[in-house]
Amino acid sequence: MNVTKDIRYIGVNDHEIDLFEGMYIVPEGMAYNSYVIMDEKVAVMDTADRHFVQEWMGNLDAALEGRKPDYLIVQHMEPDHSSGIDAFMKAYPEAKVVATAKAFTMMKNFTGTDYSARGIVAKEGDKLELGSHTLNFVTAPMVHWPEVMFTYDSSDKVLFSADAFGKFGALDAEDEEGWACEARRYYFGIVGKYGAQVQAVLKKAATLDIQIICPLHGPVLNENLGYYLDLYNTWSSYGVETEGVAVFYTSVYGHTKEAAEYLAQKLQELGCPKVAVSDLARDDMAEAVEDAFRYGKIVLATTTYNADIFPFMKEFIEHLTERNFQNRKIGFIENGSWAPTAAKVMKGMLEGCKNTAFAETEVKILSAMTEENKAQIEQLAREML
Ligand SMILES: Cc1cc2nc3c(=O)[nH]c(=O)nc-3n(C[C@H](O)[C@H](O)[C@H](O)COP(=O)(O)O)c2cc1C
Repeated sequence: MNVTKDIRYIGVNDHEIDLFEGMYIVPEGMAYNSYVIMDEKVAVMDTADRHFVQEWMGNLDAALEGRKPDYLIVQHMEPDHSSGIDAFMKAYPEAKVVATAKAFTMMKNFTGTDYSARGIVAKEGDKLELGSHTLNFVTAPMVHWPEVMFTYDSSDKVLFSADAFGKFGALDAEDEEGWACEARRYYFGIVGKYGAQVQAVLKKAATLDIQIICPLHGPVLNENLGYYLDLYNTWSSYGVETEGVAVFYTSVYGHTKEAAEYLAQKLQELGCPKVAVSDLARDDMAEAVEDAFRYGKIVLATTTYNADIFPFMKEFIEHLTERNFQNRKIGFIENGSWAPTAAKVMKGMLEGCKNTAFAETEVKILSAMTEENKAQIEQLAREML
């Protein structure tokens, strides 16, 4: 696939992977993107995952049409992108590797080889001339690893954005939900903790004339870029993307579930624009985390469990606070059959979240929902609108 006249796609699709980054289910697989820029000098952008190095080298060889690459630009050292470095450096002994200083240290740690003798250390603002293409290096520390850099080709106005603007899903997979769904789950799962660092690199990107974004996962973005940039700005500033309420519950015997569903029904009856409900024990945790950051208001409904809270709710709240959850309104429904304490525990876990309000109405269920609880839930629904 040609990205532009001189930039060719040489990445690979992975349909064998079960858990991406060891924790995310990826029913549509993953793409490990790589690109080659054919100019007087030839530059290759990143490599691929270790299971696909041979395929990737084959794609590279075909794209080179007999030419030899001069540079391997390593923007990100995570093994799903850097496992082809050794093979590349062996196959092309004349080539040099370009990366940040931190990347060279990681390269030696991962490969056991010190490539600095064949290396060019890239710093913020450095340029690399290929002929008609000028590559400008933009550091992007902690998006989402410390060594990361973006590369801006000012000739074709292409931003190679490392893991930013990536998404789950192989490039040959159908994507009925559209880009945002699996890009949001990917962003809040993998990049979400580093909103401030994403904001910093978005500010730098705002000074560039970008016509195409080439990420390391997911499709090349070559139209309506404002849509993607706006979403990244909302996500990285912990803004509200969708008006509505997301309800998250855990329930062993169904009583807390019944209360959560009653709340959802009341919210809908009151005209709430969107209501999302997640069973934290059965639904994909990364989807639930995505929804918590997507909506401006959330309600947490859980059982007291051995004088603490149900494990899936505890894990969920830890996922939120670890990713700097903030700027939200939160309601609580607790259940307990002898000494309910869930609301207190949940509030204690969330009290450090910036600019976050707790709903006045708190629902306490003693095993099963009563008429009084229903009235409290209706009150909570009105408060959450
Ligand atoms: C294994 C287990 C431990 C529980 N621990 C407590 C507890 O420490 N304190 C309490 O008040 N209720 C406790 N409960 C009761 C639940 O909080 C809740 O009232 C009950 O499971 C009914 O809600 P559900 O139908 O949504 O599961 C426990 C329930 C289970 C199954």
